[in-house]
Amino acid sequence: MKPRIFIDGEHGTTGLQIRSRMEGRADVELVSIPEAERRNEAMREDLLNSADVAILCLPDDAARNAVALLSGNNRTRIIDTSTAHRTADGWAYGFAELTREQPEAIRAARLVANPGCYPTGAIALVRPLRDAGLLSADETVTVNAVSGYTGGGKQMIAQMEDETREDRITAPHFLYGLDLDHKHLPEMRVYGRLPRDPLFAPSVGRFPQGMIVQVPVLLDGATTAETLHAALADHYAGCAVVTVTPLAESAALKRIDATELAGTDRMTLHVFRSPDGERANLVAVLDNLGKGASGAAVQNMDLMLSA
Ligand SMILES: NC(=O)C1=CN([C@@H]2O[C@H](COP(=O)(O)OP(=O)(O)OC[C@H]3O[C@@H](n4cnc5c(N)ncnc54)[C@H](OP(=O)(O)O)[C@@H]3O)[C@@H](O)[C@H]2O)C=CC1
Ligand SMILES: CC(=O)N[C@@H](CCC(=O)OP(=O)(O)O)C(=O)O
Repeated sequence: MKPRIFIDGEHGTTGLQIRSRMEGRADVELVSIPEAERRNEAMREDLLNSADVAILCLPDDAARNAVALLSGNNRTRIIDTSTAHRTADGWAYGFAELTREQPEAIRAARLVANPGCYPTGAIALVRPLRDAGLLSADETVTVNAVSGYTGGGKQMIAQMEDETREDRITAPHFLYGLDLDHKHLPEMRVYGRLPRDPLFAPSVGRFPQGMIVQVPVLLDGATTAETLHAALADHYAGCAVVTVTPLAESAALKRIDATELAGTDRMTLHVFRSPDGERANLVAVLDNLGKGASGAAVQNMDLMLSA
């Protein structure tokens, strides 16, 4: 029998992108709720409980509620794309490239929390360096980022695209999270193995999909751009999803386009250095809806079904 998959929130931004990745797949049975019934709790409860894998594409509170609707059912496996369970006990973090052991942890898990889009870039850059002892625990980590506006879901898409709305956003690029207390801090700290929350400055650009995450670092004598690059290249060697750009290739770039991986499920990493070798900038480029959300959810589902 084919595994039965239900996407709760399938008519939202992340859900629709997961659906489109699953269409045409003969190895899974995708069960669906009519759009008009998307908030019908009784129907959702039935579908959730009859699924082999439920993929939650809901706001945090609704995701917690969906998990409650599955209480007493320890058969349905869950992938939650929301922030609700990312650092919760009993949930595997769905970033398969985190460590060599993480794919097996996801494969064996019943409960998988899909990472946030910004943490995907930040953790991809920072964690291998922490594990290699190249980023000191004393170092304050700064994360600067820009996301496509679909990262804000249906609400932000409407604000950016519908000029008739009272709450429309007209800016070509804006900063937010100005209180330095973004919901992604806990997962960056925990899975980045950071001693404290990073200084995180997110922003949104007037493009639907794409993302750049930057972590600028000061170098000392022992740590150079070459050693940072070598650690990243070693960690991601042979990886199909994450590519580490050769140092010389990055050095030859004049600019990076935040949309260059839009529509893909891949992520590219760069290490840039200052001419005096005292500073480096670690950069991740991805699609907020690809490796940053829906692509990662499908990658996790495939791992879970490969058990
Ligand atoms: N967009 C992105 O790039 C990323 C999103 N995520 C996370 O994915 C999750 C979904 O986000 P996104 O797809 O962007 O959001 P959207 O707002 O685009 O979609 C959410 C969907 O959930 C439905 N919904 C809301 N509340 C309920 C409820 N109580 N019961 C049933 N359905 C409900 C909405 O229906 P209705 O239309 O009626 O409101 C909508 O269809 C969020 O937790 C988000 O943080 C994670 C990584 C990246
Ligand atoms: C542009 C924008 O608004 N982005 C969202 C994060 C998107 C994402 O990763 O959401 P989850 O962490 O909920 O999964 C935000 O900053 O809240």
